[in-house]
Amino acid sequence: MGRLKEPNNNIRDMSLQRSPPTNGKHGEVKLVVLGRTAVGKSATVVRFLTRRFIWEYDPTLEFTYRHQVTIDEEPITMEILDTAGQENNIHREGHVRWGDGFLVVYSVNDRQSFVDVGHIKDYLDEIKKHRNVSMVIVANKSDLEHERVVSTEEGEKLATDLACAFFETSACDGDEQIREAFHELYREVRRRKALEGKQRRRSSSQQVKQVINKMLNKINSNHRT
Ligand SMILES: Nc1nc2c(ncn2[C@@H]2O[C@H](COP(=O)(O)OP(=O)(O)OP(=O)(O)O)[C@@H](O)[C@H]2O)c(=O)[nH]1
Repeated sequence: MGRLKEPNNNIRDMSLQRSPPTNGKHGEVKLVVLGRTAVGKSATVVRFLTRRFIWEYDPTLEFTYRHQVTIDEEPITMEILDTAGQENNIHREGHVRWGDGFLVVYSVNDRQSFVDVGHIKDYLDEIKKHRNVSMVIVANKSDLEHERVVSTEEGEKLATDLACAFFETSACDGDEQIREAFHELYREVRRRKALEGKQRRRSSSQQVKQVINKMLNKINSNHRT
């Protein structure tokens, strides 16, 4: 996230912890917030963490926050990387490799930011080698109805095409949809990891069966000779 400019630099009062990214443990999830510059990534993260809206940010910096939260009665530690949205930053390989899930933000008054969502998804697929990328789409600045150039229906259709959840939000007006977007992203990561765990167990039990079959075949052929 952009660092809060003076005199609004009160973020420490809200018991947030900025921290270097870690490698992730059980009960921890690493989420990355991506999107074109000025779509409201920092405002969205700050709204989620503090339930407050703060107008001014330094747009060039990035931060990781650690946040304790209970989702579906499960205590979770979220690490949230708020990226800076300059052109080349949405294509930062390190961010993508680090993250378990991606909250991709566009702004309803910026069509190019909407177009970028598809490019970001392609990039995530490329880096994650098409292994079910966990992603949600957030259409921000819904309070700016008079400036809207991307309809809700277009956003919903894109989310259907990309097989991910869709939330229309205003970091300025409220936190319910933003909270739901982060929670749903966590659930999506949890579902994907459970699925991958099952596939791994299935393939390792298949390998054991193959080894046993080979041994039995060898024993049988030794008996015959
Ligand atoms: N009206 C309105 N303004 C918003 C909303 N969210 C963010 N903004 C404003 O949009 C501008 C950009 O917000 P940021 O949160 O800094 O955007 P960002 O995506 O983090 O920007 P970069 O760090 O440059 O990538 C700021 O002036 C915010 O006050 C919103 O929901 N509604």
